[in-house]
Amino acid sequence: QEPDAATGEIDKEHIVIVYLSRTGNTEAVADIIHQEVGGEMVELKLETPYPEDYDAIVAQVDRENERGYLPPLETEITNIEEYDTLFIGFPTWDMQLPPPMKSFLSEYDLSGKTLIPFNTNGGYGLGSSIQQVEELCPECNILDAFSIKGGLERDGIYLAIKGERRDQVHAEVTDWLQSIEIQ
Ligand SMILES: Cc1cc2nc3c(=O)[nH]c(=O)nc-3n(C[C@H](O)[C@H](O)[C@H](O)COP(=O)(O)O)c2cc1C
Repeated sequence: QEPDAATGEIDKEHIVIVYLSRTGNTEAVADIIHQEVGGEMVELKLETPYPEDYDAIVAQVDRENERGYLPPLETEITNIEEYDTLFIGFPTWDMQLPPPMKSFLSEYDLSGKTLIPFNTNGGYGLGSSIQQVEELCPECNILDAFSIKGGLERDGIYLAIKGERRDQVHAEVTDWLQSIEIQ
């Protein structure tokens, strides 16, 4: 969507924040964005949830990525045409975009819309996730991503974006929103 000519702002009524989160870190960032910009919040859920066991989910995601398998989503957005700005939030999994976010971007025609990626990871960054977003939506206007360290389930660190750390992340989100001219 073009910024409003008069105010230079993106129309906040047409924002949706679509996110995937297993241990709550990406959800915490989604909540912060929502506090700042409003819009609808939509959590991506699978028809068949991933296993709770960490080693089991790692093995499954690895297999899905190798085969290009797109797990069916339980989440449905019936009014996607009403949104022109989509924040898309995901953890880094297998140094990639998680399969459910690949499913989401494949399922909907988002051509011409503005996509704003945000991410949490275990300390190894975004990997190839942004390139994959670009490949899955070549006709999207993709803004600079926000990426920050969240938990590291492998080492037993689940929700890390809480308390003081959450305040710190909130300040970083605010700076980022200003840098991409959302606020
Ligand atoms: C299946 C799986 C694979 C992961 N792979 C990576 C990875 O490749 N690199 C990384 O930095 N963190 C990896 N992580 C850690 C998560 O990105 C990190 O804990 C993130 O903050 C989790 O977000 P969430 O709390 O919203 O689920 C992985 C976590 C899971 C469950």
